[in-house]
Amino acid sequence: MDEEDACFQRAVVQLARVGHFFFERGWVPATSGNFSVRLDSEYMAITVSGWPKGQLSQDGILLASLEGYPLTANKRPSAETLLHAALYRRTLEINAILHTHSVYATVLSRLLVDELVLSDYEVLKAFSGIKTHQTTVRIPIFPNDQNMERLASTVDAYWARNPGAPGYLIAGHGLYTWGPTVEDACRHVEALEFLLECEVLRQKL
Ligand SMILES: CSCCC(=O)C(=O)COP(=O)(O)O
Ligand SMILES: [Zn+2]
Repeated sequence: MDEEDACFQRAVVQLARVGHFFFERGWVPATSGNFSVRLDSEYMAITVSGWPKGQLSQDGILLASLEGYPLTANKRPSAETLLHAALYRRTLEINAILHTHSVYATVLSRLLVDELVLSDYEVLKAFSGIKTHQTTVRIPIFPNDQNMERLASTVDAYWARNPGAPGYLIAGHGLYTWGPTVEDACRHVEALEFLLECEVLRQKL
């Protein structure tokens, strides 16, 4: 097995684990969500469109270019591939991107306008560089859009102005977050899902 194959196989194992874990948590119901890993300066491994993430295996993952083009025959990449590609092209600090569709992300993204402001939560320390709860993290909320080119360029323009944002919400749709490794991205999903749940409960009380 050459180095490229080994990298792809490692991504398959990592993303399959993430899929099973997220499905058990209810964060990727039905066939929702999509995941990717940067493999090198040109390629990413990304989930096949419409694949149930709780049953993710090698068949549910394909190779695509960082421009968003599929490179594996007979497999259709996630409909949201351009959202992944734009982030990888924007910064080399991102090597894994995870997208979830939890109840709390969906509900909160419809209740709030423009952004979710998170302050004074101890769990914010799950994000790199944050050492105290006395901090504010802003999660932008973009309107949902079926035109992925347009949505990707909206997200990219925001990122250019706010490079520190650890994730974003799409209204009525879900959460995108990322990290330098799959483990970091997974920790960010767990922290953000926890914080979204806290915010929904706080707004309800
Ligand atoms: C049934 S969820 C609707 C599509 C979506 O938002 C999603 O995350 C999954 O799309 P994909 O093409 O990546 O399967
Ligand atoms: Zn989605």
